[in-house]
Amino acid sequence: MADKIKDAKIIFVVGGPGSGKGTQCEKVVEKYGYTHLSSGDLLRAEVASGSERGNQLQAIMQKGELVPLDTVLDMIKDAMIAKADVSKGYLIDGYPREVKQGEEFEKKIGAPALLLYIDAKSETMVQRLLKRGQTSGRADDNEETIKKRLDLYYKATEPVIAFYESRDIVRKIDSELPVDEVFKQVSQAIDKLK
Ligand SMILES: Nc1nc2c(ncn2[C@@H]2O[C@H](COP(=O)(O)OP(=O)(O)OP(=O)(O)O)[C@@H](O)[C@H]2O)c(=O)[nH]1
Ligand SMILES: O=c1ccn([C@@H]2O[C@H](COP(=O)(O)OP(=O)(O)O)[C@@H](O)[C@H]2O)c(=O)[nH]1
Ligand SMILES: [Mg+2]
Repeated sequence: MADKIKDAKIIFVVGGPGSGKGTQCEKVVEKYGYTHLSSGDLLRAEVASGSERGNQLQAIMQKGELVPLDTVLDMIKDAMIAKADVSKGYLIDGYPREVKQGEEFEKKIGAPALLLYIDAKSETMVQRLLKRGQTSGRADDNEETIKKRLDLYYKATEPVIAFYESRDIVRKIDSELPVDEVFKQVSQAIDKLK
């Protein structure tokens, strides 16, 4: 099954909570026609379905903790396979969250061609999330959970960037700038892929 997606270009989009991953991915979809898969969105869809598994996920996410690795990986893999015939490439948004997730992804699916590291200061991320929280309806966009998500990001996710830096596929994007300026950097990184 995974054969279908073996040759597709894979881009990991990694950055702290509220760094702007989703915002930039939307723009990449528009310009390049990539398939956007946000691990967080896939999990929220499962929660919204009201399934038993969704209820368990909801509890974990509300605490700002990580759901078990296999659960997320299976969801991403299924979503990739579903799009395999039409996809020009995949943006895997908000994944890997820890080095082990990256290793498992490569074993089961394939290697990324690029890692976009969406970088913003922690104060910036907190401000953006509090603002988004006024309208997002996301159970985790509150002060307490934001703090936990940030802590976990620095502890578990930042090492992912170092892990891939040794392969020279990391492109650091300054996400403090206005959205369109950020997207220029993202475009340059993707254009170099071809
Ligand atoms: N000023 C500014 N605001 C941005 C930028 N990118 C995103 N935002 C805002 O910041 C908030 C978070 O952006 P998202 O794209 O949802 O961030 P994310 O990294 O996907 O966050 P999570 O879904 O929590 O992982 C949104 O309300 C955006 O409007 C940017 O480049 N500049
Ligand atoms: O691979 C993943 C992706 C997301 N999450 C959970 O989903 C939440 C929201 O993730 P998302 O990427 O949407 O937002 P972020 O935390 O980056 O702001 C996280 O806090 C985690 O609880 C997870 O456990 N594993
Ligand atoms: Mg997002």
